This record gives sequence, structure tokens and C-alpha cells, in this order.
Amino acid sequence: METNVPVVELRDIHVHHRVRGGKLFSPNIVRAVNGVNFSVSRGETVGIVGESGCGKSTLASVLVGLQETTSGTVLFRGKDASKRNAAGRKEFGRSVAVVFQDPSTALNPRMSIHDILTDPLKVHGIGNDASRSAKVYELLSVVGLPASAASAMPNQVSGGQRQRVAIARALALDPDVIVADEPTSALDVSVRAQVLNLLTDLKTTLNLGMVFISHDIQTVRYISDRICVMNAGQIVEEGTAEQVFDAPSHDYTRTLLGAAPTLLQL
Ligand SMILES: Nc1ncnc2c1ncn2[C@@H]1O[C@H](COP(=O)(O)OP(=O)(O)OP(=O)(O)O)[C@@H](O)[C@H]1O
Repeated sequence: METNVPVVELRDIHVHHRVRGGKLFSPNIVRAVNGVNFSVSRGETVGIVGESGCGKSTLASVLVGLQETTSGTVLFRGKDASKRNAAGRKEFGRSVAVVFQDPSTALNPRMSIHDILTDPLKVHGIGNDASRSAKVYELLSVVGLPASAASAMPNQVSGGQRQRVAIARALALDPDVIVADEPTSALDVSVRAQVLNLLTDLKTTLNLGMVFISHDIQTVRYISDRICVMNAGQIVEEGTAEQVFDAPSHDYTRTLLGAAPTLLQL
């Protein structure tokens, strides 16, 4: 793979929803994403920060190919994803994985952790029973869970451990990029830092691209190489943590920074 081509690139993406009673091009259209340019490459963590409702989750869904766009282009490894054939779309699905906010709802409560982790491999026709089981133990080790977790059901482990399972599942297909949508918001404060550290370590050891989405600007600062500030469906500011924190160029960023508790207060 060419190293300098982003894994995913979005060009002028719009996602508009018609809401109840609305007509096309009427004021009753919600512009969830409204002209976003964005890219993520291997080896970098890009933070997306903004208030509830600004379009972060919609953007995340576009990045993982789960959300149809109203207009704009999604490029996967430099080529228009919509023009790829079935194998290319499958490759997109393998290459960009997602970790959702709440592992309690993201993991099937009726499947053992072993089966949750082998499921993506089965869906993609990878390996046999023996090699898939071996992969389960490798994944558990990578995310810091004991081998004995394989036989447990999701509700038999703690919230932090469930999120580790969700991260292991995201890693099952050896992705290039993980999109983590508020991955620590549903967790006890006491385990948030551990999950953040795990994501940071994985990004480094596996040279992953990471898109880290949060409403919490301090968490985004801690984890990100590059930060995109989102407001009302648009990226209004983009830069390194230093640029965004020390010299914010947009009023909205200044408002977000003013509203956020400092690390000393946390
Ligand atoms: N399917 C839909 N139909 C109508 N409106 C939608 C739909 N999905 C999202 N929206 C609206 O689009 C806007 C952006 O939503 P989105 O969930 O992407 O924001 P967010 O920043 O992730 O918010 P949160 O942090 O609360 O999840 C919101 O106004 C939301 O109500």
C-alpha cells in the first residue's frame, strides 16, 4: 500500500436528513454534516470534538461506510469508494473498524466473547475453527484480557472489560483505521484512562490510524495528533493540539475551551 495516501479521505461531504413534515430544500432539513473535508492515515490519531448534535456520529458513520451521503466523495485508499466493486467495498469494511460508545449495547448479549470475536472472521470467510480460536486468544492478549474471558458472556465482565472486548472485535480483521465514537463516555471514570491508554498503545504498536470522537476537548487533546473542531455539521478549525489550544482561530473553539474544565480541575 502507498504510505502517503490516506486510508479514508472525505471531500465536501454533506449528509442531510429530511425531518417529519419537511420537504426537500425546505427549512425542515437537518444538515447533520454540511461540507466536510477530512482524512485519516495510518499512524495518526485525529480527534473530532464538538457539542452534542454537531454531526460527529454521522461523520463517523460516513467514515466506516455505514452512512449514505447526500453529496461529496468518500475515497478509500485514494479511490472513490462508491465506484469500487463488491470486493473493494468488502476491503473497505475490513480496513476501517468502529468502536461505539456503549459496549453493553454494541456486543450481542447472547454470544460468548469467543463467538463475538470469531464472528467478523466468519463473516469475511477468514480461517478455520482452529485458526479463528487462536486469533481470539491473541486478540484478548492484545487488549489486556485473560484467556479465561473467552468463555464469558458480555454481562459477566465489567464495563471496562466489555469495551476491551469491543476493541478486540474491531481489531479482528487487522484494520488500518479504528473509528472510536465516544469510546469512554459510557464507562466509569476510574477505567476511562485505562481504555484511552489502551487505544493510544494500540495505535503505536500496530501503526493504526485512529479517529477519536468526543465532546470532551481535554480527552481529545490528550490522545490526538491532530484535532478537528466541529460545529453545526462543519469542521470549523483544524490543527495540532498546540495550535488549537494555544492559538484557537475560531470563536466556537474559544467557547469550547472556555467551557471545558482544565486538567487541574479534573
Ligand atoms: N436519521 C436522522 N434523521 C434526522 N435527523 C438526524 C438523523 N441522524 C442524525 N440527525 C440529526 O443530525 C444532527 C447530528 O447528529 P449526530 O448524532 O451526528 O451528532 P453528534 O455530534 O454525534 O451528537 P451526539 O454526541 O449527541 O451523538 C442532530 O441534529 C441529529 O438530531
